[in-house]
Amino acid sequence: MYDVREWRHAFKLDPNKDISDADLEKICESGTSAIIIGGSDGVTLENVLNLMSRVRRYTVPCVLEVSTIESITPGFDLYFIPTVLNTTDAKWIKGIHHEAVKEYGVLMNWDELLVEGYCILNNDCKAAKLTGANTDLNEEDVVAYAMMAEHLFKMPIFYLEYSGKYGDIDLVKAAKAQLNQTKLFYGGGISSAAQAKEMGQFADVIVVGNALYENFEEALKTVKAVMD
Ligand SMILES: CC(C)=CCC/C(C)=C/CC/C(C)=C/CC/C(C)=C/CC/C(C)=C/CC/C(C)=C/CC/C(C)=C/COP(=O)(O)OP(=O)(O)O
Ligand SMILES: O=P(O)(O)OC[C@@H](O)CO
Ligand SMILES: [Mg+2]
Repeated sequence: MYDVREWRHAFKLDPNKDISDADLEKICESGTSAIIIGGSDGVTLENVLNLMSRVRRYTVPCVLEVSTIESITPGFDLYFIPTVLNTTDAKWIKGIHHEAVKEYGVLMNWDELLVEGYCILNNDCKAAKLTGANTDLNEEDVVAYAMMAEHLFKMPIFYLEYSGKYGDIDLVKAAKAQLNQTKLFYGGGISSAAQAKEMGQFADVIVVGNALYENFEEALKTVKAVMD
């Protein structure tokens, strides 16, 4: 299933963390819509290639969420390109993107790239610190970013990112109410089926990352919780 508009769930695997072959098999055969490979630090070409080749033993769609130019490699089904809406540092909005397109532009199949408009809401997560995101946002702010993603920039994905922390369901609901074409991804702190179900009421796609490394069996249960 390579159409993100039909997804409900994704596991995000961090190339900078270890996962056993046995656990990887369970993840890839879990019924999740896709595996996203990405992280905010320690991502190298070597650890991305290693994880990609292991996930490639299975038929599940495999996506690279690009966080460094050095780790870009052919071989993925899709490439997600984050751009941070709630930072004023142009580097993370379009700066590194310019460098990457200078390097790869002529080789690129643009149909494989999907832009993710990130709205980062957990002030303590690595991505917030790295990008200088302003996480002090109220509902009106978040709704405006959702509208910008859909109407101004026509982004395929609006990503509410609470990485490492379970978020505010009211903000997720409010963002979803603004979106029609743009798909709402929610990620952050989901570690049980009940939380997956709650966020999955409003998010089109829930993303589960850290729980795989912290409470594997509970993390696996998040798939069935959102698949009808
Ligand atoms: C033929 C060929 C090689 C084709 C490839 C074509 C291609 C993909 C070209 C690239 C085009 C392009 C425009 C690339 C952009 C490059 C880039 C590096 C942009 C910057 C991205 C960005 C804003 C990064 C900031 C950090 C961020 C928002 C990362 C997103 C992922 C994330 C938040 C992960 C969570 O991290 P984690 O480590 O899990 O954190 P916790 O500790 O909180 O858990
Ligand atoms: O790791 P967690 O907290 O599950 O968050 C998932 C994802 O949104 C991280 O980019
Ligand atoms: Mg993580």
